Amino acid sequence: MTTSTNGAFDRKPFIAGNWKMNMDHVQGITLLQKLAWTLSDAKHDYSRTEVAVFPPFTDLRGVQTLVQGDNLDVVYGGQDLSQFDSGAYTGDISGQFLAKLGCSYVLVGHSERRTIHNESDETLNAKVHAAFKHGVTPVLCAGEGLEIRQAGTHVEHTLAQVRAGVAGLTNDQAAELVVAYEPVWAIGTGEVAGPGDAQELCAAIRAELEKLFGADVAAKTRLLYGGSVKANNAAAILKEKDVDGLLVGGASLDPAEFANIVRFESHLVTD
Ligand SMILES: O=C[C@H](O)COP(=O)(O)O
Repeated sequence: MTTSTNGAFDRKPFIAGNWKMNMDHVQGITLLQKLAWTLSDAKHDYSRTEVAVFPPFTDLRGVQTLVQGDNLDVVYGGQDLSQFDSGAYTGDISGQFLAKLGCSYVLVGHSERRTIHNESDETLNAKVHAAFKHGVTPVLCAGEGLEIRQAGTHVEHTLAQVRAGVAGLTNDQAAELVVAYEPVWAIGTGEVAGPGDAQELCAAIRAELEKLFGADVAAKTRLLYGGSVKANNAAAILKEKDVDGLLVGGASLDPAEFANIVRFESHLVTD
C-alpha cells in the first residue's frame, strides 16, 4: 500500500470481515453494534479506510436495518451468490436479492466454496458476471493449497484462478473488482503468509491484470490478503506496495480485535 505526497493512499484501503458460518441474526446485530461503537469511539475515518462485513445470508436483513437506522458507514455483502438470476435452484441466493438488501459486495470463490462445494473456475466466472449484472461488486478469492505452495507453483496456480475468474469483464468492471489472495494453508490455521508472500502474489496478480486490461485498470483494482490476519500482523502486511486491504475471518468475530485491524494506520511504524 503506497501513499502519495498528500498522504492519500493510491487505492482506498479495504478491510473486510468474513463471518463465515458464525453469528445468528441476533448475535450478528450485537457484533456489528459493538464494532460501530468501537470505531466511533476511536473516531475512525471511514472516508480513508472502507470497512465491510460479510455476514451469513440470514443476518443480512438485520444488518441492513441497523446500518440504515443508525446511519453507519460500514458496508456489507453476501458470502456467495448464484450464477443464475432466479428459478428452480433450491438453497441458492440471487445477486438480485443481495442488491435489494443493500449489499455493496459479494465474495466469489472463497477457498471454502472452491473445496467444500467444488465450485469450478467456470462457475465462479459466471458468478462474477452475475454480481456485476445486479450491481454488486464481486470480491474474487484465489489462492493455493499447501501442496502447491510446497511444489513452488503457487504463483501460476493463483494467476490461473484469477484469469479464469475475470474472463470477459470490461475494463470498468475489472477496475471495480476486488481480488483477495488467500493461501489456503494460512486460513484459520494461525499460519500467516509473511508480508513478502502477500506482496509477491498481489504484485503478480496486478501484473496479470495489467496484461489483460492495461495499466490504468490494474492501477485501480484493489487487492486484498487473507489468512490468519490479526491486529498484530495487519499493519506489516498492509505496508506492502500492492496489498490494498485484508479479508479477515476469525479475528472479525471479535469487535475489539477487528476494530484494531481497521485502525491499522495507527499501528504503522514509519521507517
Ligand atoms: O475469508 C477469510 C479468510 O478465509 C481468512 O480466515 P482467517 O482469518 O480465519 O484465517
